[in-house]
Amino acid sequence: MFVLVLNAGSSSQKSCLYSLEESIPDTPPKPLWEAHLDWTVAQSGGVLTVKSNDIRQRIEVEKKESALQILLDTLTTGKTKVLESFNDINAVGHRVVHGGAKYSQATVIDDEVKKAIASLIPLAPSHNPANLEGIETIEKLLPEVPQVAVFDTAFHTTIPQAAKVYPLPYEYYQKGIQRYGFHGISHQYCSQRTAQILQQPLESLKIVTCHLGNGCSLAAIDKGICIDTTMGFSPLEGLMMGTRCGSIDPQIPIYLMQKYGLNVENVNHLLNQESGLLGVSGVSGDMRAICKAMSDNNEQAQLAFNIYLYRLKKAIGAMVASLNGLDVLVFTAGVGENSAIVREKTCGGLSYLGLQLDLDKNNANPVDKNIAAEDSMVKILVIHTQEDWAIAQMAFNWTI
Ligand SMILES: Nc1ncnc2c1ncn2[C@@H]1O[C@H](COP(=O)(O)OP(=O)(O)O)[C@@H](O)[C@H]1O
Ligand SMILES: CC(=O)OP(=O)(O)O
Ligand SMILES: [Mg+2]
Repeated sequence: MFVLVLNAGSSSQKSCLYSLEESIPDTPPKPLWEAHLDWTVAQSGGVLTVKSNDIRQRIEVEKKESALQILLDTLTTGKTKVLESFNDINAVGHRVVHGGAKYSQATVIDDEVKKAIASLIPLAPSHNPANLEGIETIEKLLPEVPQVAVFDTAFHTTIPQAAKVYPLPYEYYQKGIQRYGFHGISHQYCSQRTAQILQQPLESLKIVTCHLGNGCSLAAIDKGICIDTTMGFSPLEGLMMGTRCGSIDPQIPIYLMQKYGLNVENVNHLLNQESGLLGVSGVSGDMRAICKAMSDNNEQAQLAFNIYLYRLKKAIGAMVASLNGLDVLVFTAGVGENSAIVREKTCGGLSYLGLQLDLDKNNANPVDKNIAAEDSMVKILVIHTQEDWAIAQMAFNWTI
């Protein structure tokens, strides 16, 4: 059976096709086909990279409107073809970033679910519209095939009230203003994979997962249950990110409007797209470019890096306080998986926790490995997050 996964973000569309037998394998299988559409790498338009049949194809895409169809066509045509027809697909899973308070589990998509995703667009304006577009495109193409929404918020619905409710007048909590948390598919996958790699029961572990990609968040996971996370009502709270500021004094946006005449749209753009690593460095929101600029003695890039790490270290401390202890620290996503220097600096500032990195292991491009020193009291893992595989499993479960 074939399961298609669409993982739409603000500036990219990742997609995979898995071929599955009767039961789900213990470790993630290699997808049959993978496509990645990126709108940030080209001067104009987007770049689609497709991998299948041991080949890699690059296609320039001009218009966003036709992009998803071009991406899907590579499944059934050309050198990357792996299916005779779209009708061979048995189920489709979608990453949906914001599911609100209602969805604590993956669910089959119907009109009510689509309405809920649309109604949450103001809470995740860079993500939910793209998720909805993916769902509607597939609906036209494969009206009979079950589509499953897997929510980034679902894993966090166990967070206790003291961590969930903001200190605003209570009526706003009743109206839905609360901590939702995001990247839940990745945090959950990484916690389960941790138990697998260490061959220890998940129920015996206190874990902090650091999802450091374009968006960044931490989760505090006790016995497999999420008890706290750094993102909140929207994916803007918490850590400093590529272009998002993370937590700042809430008076600042008010002051920006009063003093500089910015309107709501301007402030929204400033905090979500012009801040973070990009805003401080003036160079880029991409950690690779920041590190390159630092090696060229760019002081603003160095400052951006220092703020990123300082805030990351403090936030890990807060998650450890929530957990009242720590057994495993996990690094994942683009920065967490690939940047040895970010891992080294983070761990260096946490030695009081009994956490000690093995520098050689850290520098050896670890994937799904423990990189802590032998005598470290806390394990340190690098895990390749496989959100797509987690989504595929949940979509598969709806077909049996
Ligand atoms: N070798 C690397 N060193 C440092 N950062 C990296 C490296 N490779 C990728 N990244 C970072 O990972 C980020 C993307 O992470 P990813 O998890 O793919 O993001 P998302 O899914 O949020 O789009 C990039 O912006 C880049 O900063
Ligand atoms: C929720 C979120 O921030 O997602 P991403 O990191 O993919 O932008
Ligand atoms: Mg991501």
